[in-house]
Amino acid sequence: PWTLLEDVLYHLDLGTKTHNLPAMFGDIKFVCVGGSPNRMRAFAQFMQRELGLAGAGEDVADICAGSDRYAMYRAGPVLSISHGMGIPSISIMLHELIKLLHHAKCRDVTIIRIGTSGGLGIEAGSVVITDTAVDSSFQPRFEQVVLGDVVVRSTELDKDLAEELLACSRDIPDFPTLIGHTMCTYDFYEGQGRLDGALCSFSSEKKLEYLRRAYDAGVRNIEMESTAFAALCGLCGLKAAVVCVALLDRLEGDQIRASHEVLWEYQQRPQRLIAAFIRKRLGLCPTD
Ligand SMILES: O=P(O)(O)O[C@H]1O[C@H](CO)[C@@H](O)[C@H]1O
Ligand SMILES: O=c1cc[nH]c(=O)[nH]1
Repeated sequence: PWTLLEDVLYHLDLGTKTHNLPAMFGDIKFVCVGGSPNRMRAFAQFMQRELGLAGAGEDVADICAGSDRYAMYRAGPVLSISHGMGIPSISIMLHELIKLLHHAKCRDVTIIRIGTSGGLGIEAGSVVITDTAVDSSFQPRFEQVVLGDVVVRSTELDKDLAEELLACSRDIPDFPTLIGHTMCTYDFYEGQGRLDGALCSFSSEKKLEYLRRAYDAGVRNIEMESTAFAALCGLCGLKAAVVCVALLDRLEGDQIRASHEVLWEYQQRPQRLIAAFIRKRLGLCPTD
C-alpha cells in the first residue's frame, strides 16, 4: 500500500515526498548497522578514510538529524545506521530502512550488523561471524506476534557471505575470528543468564548449566538483535551477515570490566573486518 501515495519513514525523518530518495541513496551497496550512534558515526568516518573519499577526516553529517531515534551516515556506497538496543528497536529501524532501499531503487545491497556481544567459551576480543542466529532455546527461529498470533520465521543467514567474511579475516591476524551460532535474547540480564541484574531467579550452577548447553548447541556468542535482523532481511531478500566482537567470556563472569579504551578498540574489530571486506568487494588492493 505504501508504494501508491506518500510514504513517511517517521523514525528516520525521511519520506518519499520530502526527499529524493533515489538521488540520496540509489548508489548504496553496503549497509552497516549497530546499536550505538557513536559507533556508527565512527564507522562512517573510518570508511571515508578506507575508501580514500574526499572529506576524509572531517565530520560526517547525520542524515536522520531531524529524528532523535536513530543516526545515519554515509561514506561513498556505504550507509551506516544505528539501531538501538533490542529486537523492537532494530525491527522498527529495519522496516523503514528496507522501504528506503526499495524507494531509492537500490540493487544488490549487502547488509551487515557490526555489534558487541558476550562470548561463550571464547577469548574476550574475539570476533564471531554468525552462521545461524538462534533463540534462547537454541532454535533457528524468530517468533513475532502478528494480529495476536505467533508467527515463526526462519533466521537463516547467507552462508557464502559468512565464508567470504571469514576469508577476509585471515588478512587481519591481530585478533581471533571464528564462525558460530549467535544466541539472541530479549534481555541483557536474566535473559542472558546473568547473576548481576536487579533481579535474579536462578543459581550460579543453573546459569552455568544453561550456558554450557548453549555452547554444546554451537552458540559462541550472545546478543540481542540477530534473530529479528536475520528474519526480516531474509524475508525481504537482502543478503545479510552478523559480525560481533565478544566483550567478555560469559563462562568466566557477567560484568564487563574492561576499560573504555579496551572496549573501544574491541568495537573497532568488526569494523576493520568489514572495511577489508568492502575494499575487497570494490576491488581496492590492501595497500591502496
Ligand atoms: O553493541 P550492540 O550492537 O549495541 O549490541 C549489543 O549490545 C547491547 C547490549 O549491551 C545489545 O543491543 C546487544 O545486542
Ligand atoms: O554480554 C553481552 C555483551 C554485549 N551485548 C550483549 O547482549 N551481551
